[in-house]
Amino acid sequence: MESIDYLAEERKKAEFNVDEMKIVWAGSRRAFEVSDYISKLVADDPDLSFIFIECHRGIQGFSKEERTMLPRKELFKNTLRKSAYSWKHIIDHQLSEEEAERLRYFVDEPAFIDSHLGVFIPAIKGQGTKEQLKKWLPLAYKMQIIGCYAQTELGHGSNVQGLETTATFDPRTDEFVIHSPTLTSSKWWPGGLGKVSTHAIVYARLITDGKDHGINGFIVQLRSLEDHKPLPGITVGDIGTKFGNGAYNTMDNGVLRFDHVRIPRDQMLMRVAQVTKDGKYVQSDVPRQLLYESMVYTRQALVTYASGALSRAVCIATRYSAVRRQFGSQNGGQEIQVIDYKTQQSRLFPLLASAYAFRFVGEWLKWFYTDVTQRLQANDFSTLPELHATTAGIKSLTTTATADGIEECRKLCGGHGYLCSSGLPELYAVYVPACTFEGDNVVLLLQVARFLMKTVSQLSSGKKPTGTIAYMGKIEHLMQCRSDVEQAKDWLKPSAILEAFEARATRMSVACAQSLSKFDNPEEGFQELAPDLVEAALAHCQLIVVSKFIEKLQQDIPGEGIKQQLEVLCCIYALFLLHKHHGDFLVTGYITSKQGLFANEQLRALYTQVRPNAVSLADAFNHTDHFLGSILGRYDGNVYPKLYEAAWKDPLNESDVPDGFDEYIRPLLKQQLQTARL
Ligand SMILES: CCCCC/C=C/C(=O)SCCNC(=O)CCNC(=O)[C@H](O)C(C)(C)COP(=O)(O)OP(=O)(O)OC[C@H]1O[C@@H](n2cnc3c(N)ncnc32)[C@H](O)[C@@H]1OP(=O)(O)O
Ligand SMILES: Cc1cc2nc3c(=O)[nH]c(=O)nc-3n(C[C@H](O)[C@H](O)[C@H](O)COP(=O)(O)OP(=O)(O)OC[C@H]3O[C@@H](n4cnc5c(N)ncnc54)[C@H](O)[C@@H]3O)c2cc1C
Repeated sequence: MESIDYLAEERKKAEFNVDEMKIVWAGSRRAFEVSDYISKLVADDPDLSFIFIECHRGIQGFSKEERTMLPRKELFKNTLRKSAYSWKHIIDHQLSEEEAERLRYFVDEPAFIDSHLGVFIPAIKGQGTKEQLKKWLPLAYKMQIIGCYAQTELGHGSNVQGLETTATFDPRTDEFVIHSPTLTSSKWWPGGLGKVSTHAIVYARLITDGKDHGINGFIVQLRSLEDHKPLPGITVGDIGTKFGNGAYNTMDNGVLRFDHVRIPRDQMLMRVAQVTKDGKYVQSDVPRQLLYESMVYTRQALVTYASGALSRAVCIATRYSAVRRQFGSQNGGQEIQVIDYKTQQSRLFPLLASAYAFRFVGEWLKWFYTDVTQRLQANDFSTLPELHATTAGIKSLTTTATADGIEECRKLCGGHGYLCSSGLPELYAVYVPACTFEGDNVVLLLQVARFLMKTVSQLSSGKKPTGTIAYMGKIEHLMQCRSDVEQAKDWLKPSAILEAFEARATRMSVACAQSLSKFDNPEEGFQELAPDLVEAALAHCQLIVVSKFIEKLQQDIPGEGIKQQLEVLCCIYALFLLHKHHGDFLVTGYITSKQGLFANEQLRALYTQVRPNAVSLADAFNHTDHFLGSILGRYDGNVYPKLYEAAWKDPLNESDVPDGFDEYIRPLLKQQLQTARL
């Protein structure tokens, strides 16, 4: 009972309107209402919130917290059930696209339906011609076909140009022959491929008349629409159990091989290039990079998902840190809440601030993506390189920080964070592949670095940088300016923060460009300097996140105390980065050690300011207990009785004497008894 009081007391301390903050977090009142309604709908419907398993006792229901105890085969079947049930709900209730996306999100189990709606359909949209969209999208939208995105192979993932699968045009039959020439050309990883998809977008080398035209996408049917058996020439299956219990194992990531499988010519996605009936290869007037467009789409979406995942971990760790007490009891009084330890604050509050920062940069990135795609429709491709660099970089930054942040939250919860019932181990296991899929995070930062080096090299030719790289236009100033911070509170000025991040990013990029210029072979130089280039790319991406947070604060944000809280969080985010990367700011000569110490002093003061609001700032994420799936993060803070209760549900506790006792323990004990008698 006591723990319930702890959180109630915490909530009384809030200096802002939590309901208004929920709207800021969701992005709009409408987005909040949709999320709020759908999350409760999922939590309250046992068919969506529970896992039902057939066992010797009949059908048994398991809560989300118990998911990690269940065998994969049963979990997978249950995911199929949930997906079918969700789809029926979407159709029966005529849910909008936004509501349908929210429904899948709150069901919170990776499933084939995510690949179908999140990657397969966008790939057709991005790379298909009008006729192809007309033919395939209605089938996909009605789920009359189920698709996946089959790009990665056993031998190549990052190096897309190195893929080996071939699509050879046969003009005699007007068909492509899809073939896997080697073991390493087996498609490997696509989600939804292993057991469910009927179709795939397959990336293969396009060959006409003996000439290799590089990679292109093809729509290939894999399984019979009658009995779901693989079609002739196709070998397909699941690649095996993945990291963690439960977690990503509800997804059937698959392996796929082709043995001279024939598909009609019009199943080549032909927006970027076409092959005519007589086998002529024709390149459209759109850039070839549009072949990669669906990756750009998914990368931008992953940024908002990062803020969602981080906010869950932070919500659990914040609530639990307010409930948990250790040391400091005076005269038999209560011990100290661990959230009051400065070390706990200095680890937790930057993550709280990061969740908000990633939310806002995700919002902006969605806008930027939409803006660029509209320009692409009008054949304006000028902003595509910036979109590619930005989505790649921000995806990399936010997913790495989120994966690390979830693990930090686990540690912030001490021993209990290691229990599956805390929700954190599974959240980590399910989240961490985001650092790899849709582009390995280091590979993506190297793409950002290429964009930066190109920008720097073009500065001397008078090309004016725009958008996220516009700051480089002030290169002369940024290369020689010095921070004018004279006391800790000067670091609260957005202009002081912004100039620090701009100067650091510019100087790191310029230093890399100067080092690169010393190499006769630029590619060799790029490989040699890759670690420095990755750091320069990260500095650029951090600047974007900081500047988008500052821009958000320049908007009209109504609601009691909202802006003040966001200002505190923005400064925490920026000054925490400044503290963490202190070396960069010092080495590039923008700040002195003393100014670095001022930043740290200010950071400590900001932690004190955010402390009374911490639980309410976590409440503003509006996560239901079902979605959190965590005993430590329960809204009511009733942690200990529920942890105690949950322990008894573990399969090991089904009997007092464990299976195996007679074979392995009794003989040991007997042996000891005999020894004792001797
Ligand atoms: C719901 C969520 C479920 C998630 C499920 C997961 C799905 C997946 O994981 S799908 C598979 C994802 N795979 C990847 O992300 C692979 C990563 N690799 C790549 O993206 C590329 O191979 C590369 C970018 C790392 C390299 O491309 P490549 O063509 O070999 O090389 P260059 O570096 O020479 O680039 C040429 C040129 O193209 C520009 N560019 C590269 N990518 C894009 C893009 N997506 N959009 C626009 N432009 C792009 C690049 O900047 C170069 O430009 P220039 O310097 O101007 O020539
Ligand atoms: C859960 C999950 C789901 C996935 N879903 C799909 C899907 O639906 N469809 C699909 O097609 N694929 C999918 N993938 C595959 C995924 O996109 C690739 O695994 C990813 O792109 C990384 O490629 P890789 O595995 O080849 O890594 P590698 O490139 O082999 O990376 C291995 C290491 O090498 C480093 N490295 C590689 N190249 C360079 C370089 N140029 N410079 C410096 N370092 C380098 C990397 O940083 C990394 O440390 C999925 C993967 C996972 C884990």
